[in-house]
Amino acid sequence: MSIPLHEPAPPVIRLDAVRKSFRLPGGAAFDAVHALSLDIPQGEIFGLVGKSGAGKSTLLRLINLLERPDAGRVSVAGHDLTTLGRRALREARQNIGMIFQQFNLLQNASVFDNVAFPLKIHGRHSRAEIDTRVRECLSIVGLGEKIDSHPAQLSGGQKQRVAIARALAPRPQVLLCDEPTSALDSETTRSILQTLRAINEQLGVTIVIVTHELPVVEALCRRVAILEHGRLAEQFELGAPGGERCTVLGREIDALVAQRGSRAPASISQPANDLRYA
Ligand SMILES: Nc1ncnc2c1ncn2[C@@H]1O[C@H](COP(=O)(O)OP(=O)(O)OP(=O)(O)O)[C@@H](O)[C@H]1O
Repeated sequence: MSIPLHEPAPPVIRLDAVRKSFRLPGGAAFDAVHALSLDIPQGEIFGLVGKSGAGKSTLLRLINLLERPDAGRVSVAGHDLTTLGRRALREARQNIGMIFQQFNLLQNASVFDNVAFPLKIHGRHSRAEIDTRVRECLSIVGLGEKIDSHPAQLSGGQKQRVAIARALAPRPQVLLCDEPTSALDSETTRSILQTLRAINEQLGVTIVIVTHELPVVEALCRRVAILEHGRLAEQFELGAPGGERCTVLGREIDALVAQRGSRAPASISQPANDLRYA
C-alpha cells in the first residue's frame, strides 16, 4: 500500500462501474472495459497506461461519452453525463477538450478557423469574442504567427499546438489527450509536454493522458492508472514512498522515477497572468 505524497484533490472526473463492450463481426460481444471505477482529482495530470488493446482509448473516450457506456456512470465536474440529453451533453462537453495522436484538424480550414470551430458551433459567441479568444489560445500555444496558415503548411508539432489551442478555446476544465506525442520526434515531444504542463499549472486544467511512452508518464504525470484487459490493475502517485507495484508497467514507471532521482511532484500553482483564462 503506497503512502501518498499529497492528499488528492476532490475528483473532477468520476467513473463509476463503467462497462463497454463492442460487437465483433461474428456477432459475439467483446468486453473492452469491465465495470471500472476511477476518480481523477481536480487539477492533476493523470496518466492511463497499459498494453495495446488494454482499453485505454476506450476509457478516455468514455469520459466525454464519445463512447457511451453500456452500464455505469460518468461524472465530470459534478454532472452525470450519462443522464444528459443531447443539448445538455453538448453543453457539458464544452468543459472537456480533447486532442488526438493524428491531430484531427480540418485540412481545408485555416488555423484561425480550426481554433474558432468549437466556438462557432456553440453559437453563443460574437465574432469579436471569437476573434479575441482564438488569438489568446494561439498565444498560449506559441503559434500566433501561424493564424492564417493551413494545416498542410505546418509541422507535426505545430499541428498538435493548433489542436491544443482548439481544445482550449471553450475554456474547458478537463483536457483529454489520446497519445498526443506518439506521432512526434523526441524534441517536439518535449516541447509539447512543456506546453501541456504549463496549461495544467497555469490554467489549472486537469489533464488525462493516454500514452504508451512511459518516459512521458514519468515527465508529466502526478498519478497513473494501469489497465490490463479492460480492468484497473493498479493506480499510484509517482514517487510516493513505500509502493509495492503489482504490474510490470508499474515497476517500470517506478524505475524511471528512481533513475531521475528524487522527483519533485508537479506543482499546481495559481494561474499566471499570461495564461489565465479571460
Ligand atoms: N469500435 C470498436 N469495435 C470493436 N472493437 C473495438 C472497438 N474499439 C475498440 N475495440 C477493441 O477494444 C479493445 C480496447 O481498445 P482500445 O483502443 O481502447 O485499446 P488501447 O489500450 O487504447 O490500445 P492501443 O494502445 O493499441 O491504442 C481492443 O481489443 C480493440 O480492438
